[in-house]
Parts: sequence; structure tokens; C-alpha cells
Amino acid sequence: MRALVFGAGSLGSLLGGLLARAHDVTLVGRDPHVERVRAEGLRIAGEVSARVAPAATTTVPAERFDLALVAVKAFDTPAAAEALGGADLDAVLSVQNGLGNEAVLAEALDAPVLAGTCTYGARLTEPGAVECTGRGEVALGPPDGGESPVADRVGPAMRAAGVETTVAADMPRRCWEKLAVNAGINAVTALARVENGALVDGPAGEPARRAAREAARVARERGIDLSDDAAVEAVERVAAATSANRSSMLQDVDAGGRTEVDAINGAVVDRAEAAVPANETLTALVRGWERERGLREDEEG
Ligand SMILES: NC(=O)C1=CN([C@@H]2O[C@H](COP(=O)(O)OP(=O)(O)OC[C@H]3O[C@@H](n4cnc5c(N)ncnc54)[C@H](OP(=O)(O)O)[C@@H]3O)[C@@H](O)[C@H]2O)C=CC1
Ligand SMILES: CC(C)(CO)C(=O)C(=O)O
Repeated sequence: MRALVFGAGSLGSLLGGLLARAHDVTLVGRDPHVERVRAEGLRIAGEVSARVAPAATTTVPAERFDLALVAVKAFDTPAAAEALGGADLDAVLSVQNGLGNEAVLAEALDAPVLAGTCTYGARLTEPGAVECTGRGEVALGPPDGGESPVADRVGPAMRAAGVETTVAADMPRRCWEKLAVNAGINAVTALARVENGALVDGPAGEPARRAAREAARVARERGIDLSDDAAVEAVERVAAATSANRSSMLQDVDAGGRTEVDAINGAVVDRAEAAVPANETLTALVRGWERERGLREDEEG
């Protein structure tokens, strides 16, 4: 397989690096990471160790690829879609968090777009080096559910490179369950400045559970079978399993950077048929912080 990874940051470098063990991979990212990968290759450490030598570039080559794996933050998806228009792609897979990424990609690109959820953990430690902070899995399939020959081709190719991969016919439910987890954990931990484990039995746990229940209700309004109990259980399970983690949104806030709140809590608000007060409040607070920091122009904050 010829794979292009758009967004060679933490997750893109990990998945791209793992894929490079079996496939012809090109990473698209930023310097100095790209320069270092070109000069010295990519080191993977942590729960998986490998040394690989994928191609690396800062712009999308006008070439044919069997797969473009998209791993930019959700607010960069429109730019990714535009840049990927310069390549000839057989398939596109988003492994991003949040809702709406596949629709943005599908609108701009001719190739079939697959939805993905990813429970691997990754952290770029220095240019040319990525740490696997948690071995997980990628689940992928058509965004509206069901089966597709494209998913049946991409899944085994990823498994051949040792990436734990499930080809799933129920991606809408999986994406909404992941959304409920992120809606519950990310903004609450970012605003309270606590590690994920503080949600298990601390006072910040209740707003997290409320946000997850609201996400489950909105999922059901859209015909997706996700109960309140399943969403809350998923938040508690993930918060306990990642108790020492600083969520990605807390890390964004720590780094003074824009968050994915629009694609997470904001996506619940946008799709709700009735009030979702926990998600409305979390969205407004995080957007308020982003606006104060000059991180959003403010379309809708
Ligand atoms: N990290 C993780 O463990 C996990 C992450 N995810 C999800 O995966 C997605 C990516 O997360 P993560 O890897 O942590 O994010 P990162 O910010 O580490 O990686 C994204 C990378 O893409 C680069 N990028 C953005 N736009 C362009 C462009 N036009 N050209 C070249 N490079 C570009 C960014 O550079 P710059 O910052 O300079 O713009 C950055 O290096 C998110 O949706 C996240 O929620 C899901 C599961 C686990
Ligand atoms: C699962 C969780 C909450 C782990 O921290 C995550 O996906 C994130 O931080 O974005």
C-alpha cells in the first residue's frame, strides 16, 4: 500500500511510523520534524519500539496513493481537505476525534472517506521521535455504517503492519460513544486543570457524566443506539484507565493552543434537538478562553 499521512504530529507520526513497517509511507507535516525524519528516520519508543524511514514532506505530492490517513486537529480539517485535493487518492481515513471531519473531507474530495476511531495514545517527544503512550486499536468503516470494499481493503493492510485494526459496520455508534467520552472528559479536565482520574470519584465527575449523557441523548435522537448508562460507563472506564493522563484538551490549554471543543462539545450542541446545558456551558467556557487568547476570530463563540 502507498499511504499518505496528512498531519504528522503525535498520532500521525505514530500510525504512519507503524504503517511504514510494511508499506510505502509519506508523512506530511511541519519542519523541523519533517527535516529530521528525512535525515535520520523516525524513532518510535514507549509501548512500541521501531525505527523506520518513511518519506517526509511539508506539502502533499501530486501523486497517487492507496490511502490518505488524516491526523490533523479537527479545526485544520478544511485545510487538510484542500491540500489533499492535489493528490490522486483511492481512499481517505480520518482517525481524528470529534464529529464532522469525514463530511468535510467527503465534500472536498472524490475518494471514498472512511470514519475511524483510534485508542492508541501518541506524543511527539522531539523532532524525529514519537512515543506510543498507549497501545489501542483503530476501528474503521463507512461513516454511515455498513460494509464497504474500501474498508475491507484498508483494514487488513493496516493489520499487516501490526496496527491493531477492526473493520466495523457500526461506525456511527462507535463515533458517538467516543464523542461522549471526549465530551465528558476533555473540556471538564481542561477547565478544572485536572488529570482524567480526578473524574472517577471527584466533584468534577458529575459535569463530565452530564455532558456524556447529553451526547448519548443526541445520538439517540439521530437513531443511534447509545444509552445514557453506556455513555457514562464509557467515561468512567476511560477516565479510570487513563487516570494519569492529561487530556488532549488540557494539553492544548497548557500549551496555549486552540482546542477541538467545536468538534466535540460544540458538535453535541449543534446537533441537539433540545437544550444540552452541560455541553452548552462547556463549549462557551472553552470558546471564551480561546477568544481571550486570540485563538479564534470568532465566528460563533
Ligand atoms: N495524540 C493522541 O494520542 C490521539 C489523538 N487523536 C486525535 O488525532 C488528531 C490529531 O491529534 P494529535 O496527533 O495529538 O495532534 P498534533 O497537533 O500533534 O498533530 C497534528 C499535526 O498536523 C500538523 N498540521 C496541521 N495542518 C497542517 C498542514 N496544512 N500541513 C502540514 N502539517 C499540518 C500540525 O502542525 P501545526 O501544529 O504546526 O499546525 C501538527 O504537527 C486529533 O483529532 C486528536 O484528537 C485521537 C486519538 C489519540
Ligand atoms: C480518551 C482521552 C480522553 C484520553 O485522555 C482522549 O481521547 C483525549 O484526551 O483526547
